[in-house]
Amino acid sequence: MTSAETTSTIPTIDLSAIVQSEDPAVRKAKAIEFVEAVHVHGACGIVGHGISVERLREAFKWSEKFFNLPTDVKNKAPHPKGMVPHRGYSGFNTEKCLIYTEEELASMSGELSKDSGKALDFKEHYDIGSEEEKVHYNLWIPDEDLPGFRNFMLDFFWEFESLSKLVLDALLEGLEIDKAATDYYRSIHTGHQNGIRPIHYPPINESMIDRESLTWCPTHTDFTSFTLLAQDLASGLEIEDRKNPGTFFKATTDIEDRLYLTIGDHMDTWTNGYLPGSKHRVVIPPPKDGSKVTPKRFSMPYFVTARHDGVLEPQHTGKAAEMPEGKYKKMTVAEHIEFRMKYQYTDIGDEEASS
Ligand SMILES: O=C(O)CCC(=O)C(=O)O
Ligand SMILES: [Fe+2]
Repeated sequence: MTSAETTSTIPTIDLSAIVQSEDPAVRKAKAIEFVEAVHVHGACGIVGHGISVERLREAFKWSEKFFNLPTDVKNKAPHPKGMVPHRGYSGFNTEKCLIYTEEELASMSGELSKDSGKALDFKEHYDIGSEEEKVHYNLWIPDEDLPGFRNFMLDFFWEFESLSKLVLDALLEGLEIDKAATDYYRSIHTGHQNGIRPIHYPPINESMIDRESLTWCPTHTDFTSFTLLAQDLASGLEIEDRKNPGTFFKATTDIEDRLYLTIGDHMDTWTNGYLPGSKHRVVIPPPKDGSKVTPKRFSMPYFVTARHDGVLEPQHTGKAAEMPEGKYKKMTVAEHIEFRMKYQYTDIGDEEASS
């Protein structure tokens, strides 16, 4: 394992007690430790999660095979235009991960310059979800173009779904919010609204990079309950230090199977800010070893999202009671996603959001 960075100040939680232990007291103690860690920065590393290094490597091999296909093959499953859910292939220069409106951008901490709102992310990605979700229907390239890809990715999606359920249960247990509300929040996470997104950030000739405007992904929060992120050994992901806004921890790759959990807007709202939305970004690392080009990178976020009719009502029991009242508005998941999508994608026509 190689990595330019050696340490991370974001805590890493070992979830093996949650994955393996039958002892409720052991599980509860770990759930509380987990919630307290995530409370600080809205994010943490996780190990002991049950997804093996071999499996992660296999997933990145499939991802690389997919992105190595000719563009016209990848474009056989294009991400639909308009405000539809994320599915299919998005080529270079289609998405900008910006946050909300210009006004909100201006108030953001971080590296965003006035112009970076106009920059598009230099990456390509492919969004996949549950085959049973009728609104978020999957868009596949023909199987003969990459035999085995579809089956692998679907199995991998459900493997991550099982992990996401364990993570959600642990967070809910540690939050100690009242039972009716907890049961409701759990019930709106069916798994079918989740999505996995293999991403490829290509190498770029350093001389072509205008570091003011070209990004791999500027500072943003995810519009999810939370995201579990797998990455290859190339660095770039950075997570905001909430104690020093505007400064970032490197999400290091020195532990190959460490995933990063980042809290998204929905859980931020529902916990009344106790589990705060994580601001994160992906910076383009400098070329290594005298090379003129930056290293390529692959990552794979697994986005955990609730049903679109789910109501995000800020809670005031358990840990959420420790937070001040009045910061968050009650809204449905669909309302929030619609709001975010308006600013996320280029080429949005007049189509209505379909969720
Ligand atoms: O590629 C990464 O490491 C992060 C990507 C990300 O934050 C996102 O897609 O929301
Ligand atoms: Fe993100």
